Amino acid sequence: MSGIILRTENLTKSFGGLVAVSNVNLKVAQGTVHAIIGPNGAGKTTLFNLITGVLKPTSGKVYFEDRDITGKPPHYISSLGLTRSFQIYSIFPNLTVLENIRLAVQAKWKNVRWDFIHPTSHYKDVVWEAMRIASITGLYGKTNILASSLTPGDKRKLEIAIALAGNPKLIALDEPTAGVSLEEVAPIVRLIKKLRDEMKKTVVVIEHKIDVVLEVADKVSVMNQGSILAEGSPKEIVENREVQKIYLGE
Ligand SMILES: Nc1ncnc2c1ncn2[C@@H]1O[C@H](COP(=O)(O)OP(=O)(O)OP(=O)(O)O)[C@@H](O)[C@H]1O
Repeated sequence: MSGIILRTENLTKSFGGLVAVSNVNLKVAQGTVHAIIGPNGAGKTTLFNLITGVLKPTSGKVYFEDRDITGKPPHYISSLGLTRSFQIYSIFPNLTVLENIRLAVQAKWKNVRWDFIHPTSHYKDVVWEAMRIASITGLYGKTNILASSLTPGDKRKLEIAIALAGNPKLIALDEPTAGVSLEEVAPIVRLIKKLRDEMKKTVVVIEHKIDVVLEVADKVSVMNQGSILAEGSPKEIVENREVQKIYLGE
């Protein structure tokens, strides 16, 4: 049994009178893919925002590797090894795939100074690392393509590549297959498995496509109206009557 890398304790976020996340106690085991599912407005994105420091909770705690990260800013949380892929917004459309990944690597390598005295060797290391990440994410043959020209599936891979730049321990993916054509879903599923199986990352993923969840997740937490309604293996979740009710009605 793996250790717990991320956990929340009675995590709550209210927006005025609306409780978007209510007393959530989430436990994510190291080296697993943990899916968060639930109907629209269930609180999944708000939960992600609380975990990654984009929002401060109204009450409750977030622990990453037993360190209290509650209310800490995103750059600090990211520096500890918990990174989120920001949909599309993290991509510069008018730069190539390689330039996008290179900028992400450069931003993470704090010791790299971009001066005019030592540019060449540092530049080579950063480019080398960017090529390595492009290769891992299946973008090796597309490094010179402008990000704006990528297919939706490859854009998602580029988001994951950018998130990988700092060599995080845990990657939070918000709907990595959203807007992706059917043929492009399988390569993304393979990439998520590769992150876990080969790169030993922990992945927390918000995902609407239940077949993707069944294929990739070790554990599933189902949210409804701000709370966790059920947790278990994908098989347990699809067989759960309560879960069936919120998805299919009575
Ligand atoms: N900044 C905000 N201000 C006010 N209400 C908000 C804010 N962000 C989210 N909400 C509300 O909180 C609730 C949970 O929203 P959230 O986006 O977390 O749900 P979700 O499960 O991610 O939904 P979806 O699957 O549609 O993305 C919703 O009722 C939403 O309208």
